[in-house]
Amino acid sequence: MELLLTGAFAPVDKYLGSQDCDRVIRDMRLGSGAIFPLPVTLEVSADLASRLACQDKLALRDPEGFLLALLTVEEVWQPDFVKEAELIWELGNPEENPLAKAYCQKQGHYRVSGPVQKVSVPVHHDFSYLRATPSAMKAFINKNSWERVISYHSTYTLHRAEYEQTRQAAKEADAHILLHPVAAIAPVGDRSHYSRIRSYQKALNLYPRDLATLSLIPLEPWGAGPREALWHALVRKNYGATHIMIDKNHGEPPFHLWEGSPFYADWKAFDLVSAHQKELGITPVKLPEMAFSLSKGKHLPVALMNKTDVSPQLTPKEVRRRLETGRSIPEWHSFPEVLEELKKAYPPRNEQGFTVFLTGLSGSGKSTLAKVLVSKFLELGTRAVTLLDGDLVRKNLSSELNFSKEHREINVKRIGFVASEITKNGGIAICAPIAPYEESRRHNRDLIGSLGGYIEVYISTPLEVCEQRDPKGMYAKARAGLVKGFTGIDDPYQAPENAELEIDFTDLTPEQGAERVMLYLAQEGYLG
Ligand SMILES: Nc1ncnc2c1ncn2[C@@H]1O[C@H](COP(=O)(O)OS(=O)(=O)O)[C@@H](OP(=O)(O)O)[C@H]1O
Ligand SMILES: Nc1ncnc2c1ncn2[C@@H]1O[C@H](COP(=O)(O)OP(=O)(O)O)[C@@H](O)[C@H]1O
Repeated sequence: MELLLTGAFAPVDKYLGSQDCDRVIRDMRLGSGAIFPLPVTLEVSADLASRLACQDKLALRDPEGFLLALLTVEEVWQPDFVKEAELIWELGNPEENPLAKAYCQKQGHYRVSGPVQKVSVPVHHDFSYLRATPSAMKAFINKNSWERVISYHSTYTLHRAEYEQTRQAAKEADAHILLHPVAAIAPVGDRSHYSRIRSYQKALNLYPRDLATLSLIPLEPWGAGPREALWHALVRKNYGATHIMIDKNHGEPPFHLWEGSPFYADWKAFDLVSAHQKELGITPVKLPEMAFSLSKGKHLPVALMNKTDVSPQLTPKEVRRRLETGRSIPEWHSFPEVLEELKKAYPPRNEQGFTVFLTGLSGSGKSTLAKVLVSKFLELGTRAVTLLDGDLVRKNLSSELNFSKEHREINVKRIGFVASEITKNGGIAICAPIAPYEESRRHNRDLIGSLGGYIEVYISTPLEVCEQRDPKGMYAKARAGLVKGFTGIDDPYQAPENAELEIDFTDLTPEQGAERVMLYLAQEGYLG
């Protein structure tokens, strides 16, 4: 909607109706015949669709309820998303492509078309000063008397190879550069988004003075290859660019969604844009494939290099892995200024937060071990430490919950949520619930593991030992039938199968157990 309201999708100025949509999807043209490769649509639920009539006004709001625009309903219809996906992505089975798959999952939804009356353009709180609208960008270009402007579309970070590529392409076009990376709606608190944009700001300073400018574009990826490249070109023309850099596999799904081989032939995207460049009013320029030449000590077009001389490229995932594990990144790959920013989002393990998640039967020794660990971590003094003990949580966070499976799962996921926030912010969370079910433990692992370290420790002290210790007499009560559904007695405990550590406290002191945890953390690099 933002792109629609600001004119980035011109000549489209409304949510498209069924006839326009069909033609866009089949021929990459609007009903008027103007070139336009991807549909601009608004999807609604079947329930809302059933309540809409022609000429109704539909309020379009942001998630907080702030009114952004009013849509005058012209048409409501149910499209066949799967059929559309086959045509858009040109794949026998669109489910292969993660973005096409997501599109197919809209099956059952309806579409509403019609003109949109702007009330207020959506506000971005992140880098708002870097988000020029098409008219603002055109005014900037005009003011600076830039005659030719080549835009650079990217969903990644700008490292040395990309820097060299953009310089080369700009030289070929004899143009100034508009670095126009994609910055759509980032999840709240997503540090990697902020780091990536700051790294672009740093990279901008590395270009010769007044050669380049930086602006962000809230364009979601489609992974639709050549068709998407055409769309990128058309949109960039609306921002005032005269040229656009097209890479060998332009429009492929981003790395974090797809790591398989490309869906479309090399340079097919360039050929399609090139075939329509007159009509589009923007010229494509091939982004030359460049790599670092080990013998020459600089980046060169791959086409001019001997294969053995080409240094291997690092994928975004590999860069992240190296940063997080404190491994070096070759100087030829990136700029220190750029890496410095990325490190803030992907700090090495000794600077990351982590969660030690203890799980085991009641009386297995979790709380005792947790307390020893708290002391050890505080003694190190490197991070803030939070203890989320079973008892404490039950009293302060989950007092309304009982011990049914459903409530235990809620309890354990709540602990996981709090631990994830602590981990995200660089602290240490020590959790010590029974956590008897694999499902909620896996949930916590996925949630926390994406934000920092997650170390699950299975306290496997056998039931007989726990029952013998029985400090609160709970096992005795459970055996006597006074407490129902007690874990290990008449309620299940699913032993973890992929815990990082297993500790049986039958013949081990709490200090020895803690030392095992500390050894593991040290070996994995969390303690520096
Ligand atoms: N039915 C039943 N089953 C298991 N445990 C019970 C039950 N009723 C009460 N208690 C006492 O509650 C403590 C365990 O709570 P948790 O929050 O860790 O359990 S869970 O993870 O939600 O399953 C645990 O206390 P600690 O042993 O001190 O941890 C139990 O003694
Ligand atoms: N390593 C150990 N050796 C002997 N007894 C222990 C050990 N760890 C804990 N205990 C005792 O076992 C009982 C249960 O320990 P606790 O840490 O409260 O278990 P949990 O938190 O898993 O319910 C307590 O009485 C505690 O003193």
